[in-house]
Amino acid sequence: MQILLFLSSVLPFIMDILRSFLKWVPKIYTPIAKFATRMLVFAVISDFWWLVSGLGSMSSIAISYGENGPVFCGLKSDGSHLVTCYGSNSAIIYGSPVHFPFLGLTAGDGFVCGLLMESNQPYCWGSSGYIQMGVPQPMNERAQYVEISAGDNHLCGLRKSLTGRFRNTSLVDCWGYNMTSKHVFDGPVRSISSGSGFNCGLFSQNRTVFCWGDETISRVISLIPKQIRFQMIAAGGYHVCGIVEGVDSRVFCWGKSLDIEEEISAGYTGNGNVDLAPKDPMLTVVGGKFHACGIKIYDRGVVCWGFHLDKSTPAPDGIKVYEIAAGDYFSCGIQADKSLLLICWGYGFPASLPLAVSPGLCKPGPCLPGFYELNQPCKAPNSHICMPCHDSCPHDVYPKVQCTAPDVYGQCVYNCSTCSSPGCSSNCSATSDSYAVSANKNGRFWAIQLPVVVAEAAFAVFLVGVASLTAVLYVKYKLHNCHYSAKEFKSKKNAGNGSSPKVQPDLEELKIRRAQMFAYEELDRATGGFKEESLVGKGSFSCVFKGVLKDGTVVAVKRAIISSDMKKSSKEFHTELDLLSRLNHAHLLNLLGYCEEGGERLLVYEFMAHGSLHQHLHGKNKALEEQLDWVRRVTIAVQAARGIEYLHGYACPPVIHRDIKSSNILIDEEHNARVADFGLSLLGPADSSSPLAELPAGTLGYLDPEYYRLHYLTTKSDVYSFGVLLLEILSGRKAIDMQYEEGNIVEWAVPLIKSADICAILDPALKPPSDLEALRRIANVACKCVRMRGKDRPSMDRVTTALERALALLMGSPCSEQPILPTEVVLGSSRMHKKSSQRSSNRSEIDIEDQRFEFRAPSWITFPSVASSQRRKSSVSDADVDAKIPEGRNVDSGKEGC
Ligand SMILES: Nc1ncnc2c1ncn2[C@@H]1O[C@H](COP(=O)(O)OP(=O)(O)OP(=O)(O)O)[C@@H](O)[C@H]1O
Repeated sequence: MQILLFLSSVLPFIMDILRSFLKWVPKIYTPIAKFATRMLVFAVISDFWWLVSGLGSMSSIAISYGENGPVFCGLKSDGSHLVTCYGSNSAIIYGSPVHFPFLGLTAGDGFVCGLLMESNQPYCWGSSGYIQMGVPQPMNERAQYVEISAGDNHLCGLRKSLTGRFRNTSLVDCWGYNMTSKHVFDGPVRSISSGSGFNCGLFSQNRTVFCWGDETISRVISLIPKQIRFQMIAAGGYHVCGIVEGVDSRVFCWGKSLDIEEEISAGYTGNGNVDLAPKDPMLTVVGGKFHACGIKIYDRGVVCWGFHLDKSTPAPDGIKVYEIAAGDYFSCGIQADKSLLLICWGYGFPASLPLAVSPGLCKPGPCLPGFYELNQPCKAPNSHICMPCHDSCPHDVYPKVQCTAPDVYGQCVYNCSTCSSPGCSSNCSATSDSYAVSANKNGRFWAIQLPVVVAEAAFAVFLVGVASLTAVLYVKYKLHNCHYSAKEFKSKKNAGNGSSPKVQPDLEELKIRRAQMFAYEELDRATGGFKEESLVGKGSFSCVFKGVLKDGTVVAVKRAIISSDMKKSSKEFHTELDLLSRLNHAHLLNLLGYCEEGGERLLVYEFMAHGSLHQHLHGKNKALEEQLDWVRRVTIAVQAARGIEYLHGYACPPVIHRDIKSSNILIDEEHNARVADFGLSLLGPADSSSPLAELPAGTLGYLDPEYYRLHYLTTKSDVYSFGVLLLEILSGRKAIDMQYEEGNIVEWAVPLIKSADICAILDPALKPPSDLEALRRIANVACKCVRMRGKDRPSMDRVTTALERALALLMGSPCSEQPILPTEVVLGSSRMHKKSSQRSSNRSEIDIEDQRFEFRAPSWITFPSVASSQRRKSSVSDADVDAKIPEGRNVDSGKEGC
């Protein structure tokens, strides 16, 4: 199983390497005869790079996407270069600077930026947690830009060419998530394009691509096709597509997000398909999150490839477009007719928009050869929108380079290398001379490229070898780790025998118990025919009923709502079964059995007599909320933290829960917390630096912004959700509660905590404790958990330790600084001895303190199977997590009351 799991994760990487190698071969073995014609068409297109529009490139149109809804913005069709927007993100719609003329637009997650005509500086509107709206800061007042380009959470600007001795140097300034800095490149840069956390540029002289930024998910940097020269490039989510120089004008894409069908199909949005990049010659391409689209040279029709959801509408057939732009899961194009209206396709946006926008940018002076003047007004005198000449050439035919008229009919010539009609063949036989010239040229081309092909092949073989070796070593390592865990489990079991009634049951016993398959009839009987009165709760995918089995055991039966998307619910059902049968911790909810009959799917759990934490905190019964006093609340937080810590650090392989929230923290008869609902869990990467590229799933208000925006899923995403849960426990407010002016708990509570106003966030239903220090510490931990960047958040083991200390303090322990170590105290675990002997050579003050056990937990604290002393080291220190001083300003002491 371990091997299979691991192989399933490394195989895509190996396949990617092979795929990119295989993609190379046909590109280099291009038929000789195409060479000359390639050069002709390239000459037309290469001067039109600025028409590119995508997730990140500048154009007359741009699409913003994200949590607050999609928005389309474009420059008005009256030639004024003023912006007009349409969509559901009110921050963008109402924030649009309608009086500023722009040179071009670009957009990211929740924001749009334009290049101001007057100052040649970017100006952004909408909202972003990473980029300052207005003119992004820091900004050099004198800096002028020729192009701007937005990724999900950042913006980059290419500065105007430098002069003098720096004329061969290019400057790119970036602002936003992990990006704010200045980049200097050797050589003039023609254009830039930004994706999710990375950027690419195209050098003017040799037309090769360079990229920079984060490539953990996309690998766009390591996969750059160094030998290919491009006419233009467009970055998408985690990929880049470019149009290769030459008459083919073929698209070449690299990176990850265009062929991630496995990960995508597991996402909450359901199933979809992945199409390969087309072979048609392209005029322009744009990149969406997981797809790309292009305009075909021959007929200006649109073609899209990469991932598309089943619900997506296809790209319009038989409609010509002037220009396209991509959002996350959809794209829009400007119809190539007088109306200049917009059509959109894909998922999540209307099919047509009541907007007419400019198909290009007005430029001063007459159109260059190879372009014709579009009959559209431009406000600035002597300005025109120039379009390339190959607009109307039918299939099999390409346009002549030199065109001066707006209408190019009669100026098209056959492409002799791809003749498929008698007209083409007879025409081409008359021009065989030029064919010979091109063959000659291509012979030279081939002589240069052959050694490159051989070197590439050798390199690919080498890479596959290294990847396989790494895979074998990694599998061995993981297996070793898992064997160790099993051993540890046994020793834990032995150590616990007879010591405590809370010791986990025998593994075999668990397996038998967990594998129990129930007949539908039995569960039907147990719940009284799933009658309304037995219903104890409802989730998005299930209803939960209380039932009593034949032997008198009280159980909770979770019945999956029969969905039209059975594949998905089946997957979730089996994920949950698989996970739960492998997990074993006092603070995780035990699965007792399951039933799968016909369309019915049922899971049988231990019944949690006190329902969920959500019911206690936010239920109609106010007495329940009051019942949960501060000590109980903090104990529940500690126990839930222990359960999650087990998932992250001790389950093998590690598990990311992905849906930590108060309705998934259940409370048993003895008021112990149990973490429930692994329906959304994933077998996560052990190494937090290897994120899973999957569509975000989870619950609004608890969703880690990094995961939501960047699809960057690590254990720190659970830490974020846990931080929200802590704020909920402290304040008694829901994660999102629109009855308050500031409905988002994080936005509301964090500033108050940072300004040391702890009383302002405490649940008014409870009397504040006389000493606020413990709650202050917890609030401070919560603030750290909800930090924007995952790497700045503490790991769960640190959070647990800090909470345990706070609990000790709250209960008036004489040694408030030391962690509670109930497992060692009660079970007398041998691990403690191992730990103390390991530490004997290097004992710090904290280590020594760790070994005093003056605190005793109350009887209703269930002793965990993971102790603070075993916890792994993490990058954020104890002191950082457990700091008594709020992040914002210093506070003398926590002794005062509210
Ligand atoms: N084992 C159990 N014992 C008692 N009550 C339970 C049990 N499991 C779930 N419940 C109740 O049923 C509710 C619904 O649970 P379920 O796991 O189906 O959905 P959820 O986690 O609340 O929401 P979602 O599925 O949208 O994430 C819970 O909030 C809880 O109140």
